[in-house]
Amino acid sequence: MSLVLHNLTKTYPNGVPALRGVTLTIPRGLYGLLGPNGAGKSTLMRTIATLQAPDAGRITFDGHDIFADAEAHRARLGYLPQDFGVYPGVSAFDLLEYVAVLKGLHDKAARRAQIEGLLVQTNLWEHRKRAVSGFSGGMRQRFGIAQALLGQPRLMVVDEPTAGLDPEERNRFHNLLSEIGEQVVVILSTHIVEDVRQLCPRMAILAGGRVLREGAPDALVDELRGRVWSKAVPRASGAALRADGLWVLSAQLHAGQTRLRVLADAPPAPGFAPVEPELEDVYFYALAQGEGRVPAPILAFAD
Ligand SMILES: Nc1ncnc2c1ncn2[C@@H]1O[C@H](COP(=O)(O)OP(=O)(O)OP(=O)(O)O)[C@@H](O)[C@H]1O
Repeated sequence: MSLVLHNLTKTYPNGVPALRGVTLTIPRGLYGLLGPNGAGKSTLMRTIATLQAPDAGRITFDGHDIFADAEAHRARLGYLPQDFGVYPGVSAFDLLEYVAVLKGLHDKAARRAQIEGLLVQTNLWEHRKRAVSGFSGGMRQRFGIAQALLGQPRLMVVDEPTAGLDPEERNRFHNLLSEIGEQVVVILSTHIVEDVRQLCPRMAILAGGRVLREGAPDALVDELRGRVWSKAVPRASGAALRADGLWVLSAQLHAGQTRLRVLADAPPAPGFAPVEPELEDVYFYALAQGEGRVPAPILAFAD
C-alpha cells in the first residue's frame, strides 16, 4: 500500500508556482508533510484528493493512476480539509448519515453501524444529537475525522488538523490519528514540528513548492549530530561580531535571555556548548537552505 507522487508541478493562473517538481513515495502509516504557510501543502493535499489537477506529473495509489479513475480513487479516500463548512443546526449523527449516503453507503443497517462505531471511536457518542456548528474546535476536528473515515478509506489526507486545539484535544487527536495510521496511508499536513516528531515515522519538509528533506525524522536529526551548539546570551547586550560560516538556526527568548542555536562543524565561539540536535533544527536549516540564505553572522555578546 503506497502513494507515489512523481514530479508534480502546479502554477496558479496568477503566476504563483505552488508545486515545483514534487516527487515522494508515501508508505502506510502516518506521513508528516511539514512546511511554513504558503509552502504548497494544501495544494498538494487537494491534488491528492483529486479536487484539482497538477499541470504535469503523476500520482499513483497502489499502482493505479488516481486521475485515470478519480471517482474510484475518491471512494477509497478520506479527506479532512483545512476548513470545512457544516450546515447550521444539523446534528453530528444526521450530518454523518448525509455524508455516508453521498459516499455511497446505501445499506441502512450497515451505514448506521458504521456511523455509531465512528462516533464512539472519535469520542463524540454523547454529543451525537448536538449540532456540529456548535462544537468546540477539537470536537469539530474529531467530527472531521469521523466523516473522513466513512466508507473505510485506505488513504487519509488530513490538512493542518491541530492548529488552534488546546493540548488535551491535540493529544486526543494525535491518538486518534495514530490508531488510524496502523491500517492505512495517512498524510498529515502541518506547520507544527512537534506534531510530526511525535507522530510520524516518515516525513517530508516542503517549502516554496519543493521537497527540501525526506526521510525518517530520527535519521534527519542524526545528520546534524555533533553540529548543533547553543549558548544563552543576555538579551540586549554585546556588540555584533561577524563569524562567517555559521548558521544561526534559532534564537529563542527565555527568562530574559536569548538562547542561540547554531550549526557549525567545530565549536563556533567561546561559551558555546554542544547540544542534541532536534527536529526543529532540521526544519530551520532546511528552510534557510531552501531560501538560498547564506549562513547568518553570529552575534557575540559580552558575557
Ligand atoms: N487558488 C489559488 N490561486 C492562486 N494562488 C493560490 C491559490 N491557492 C494557493 N495559492 C498560492 O499558492 C501557494 C501555496 O499555497 P498553499 O495553500 O498550497 O500552501 P500551504 O502550504 O497550504 O499554506 P497554508 O498553510 O498557508 O495554507 C501560496 O503562495 C498561495 O498564496
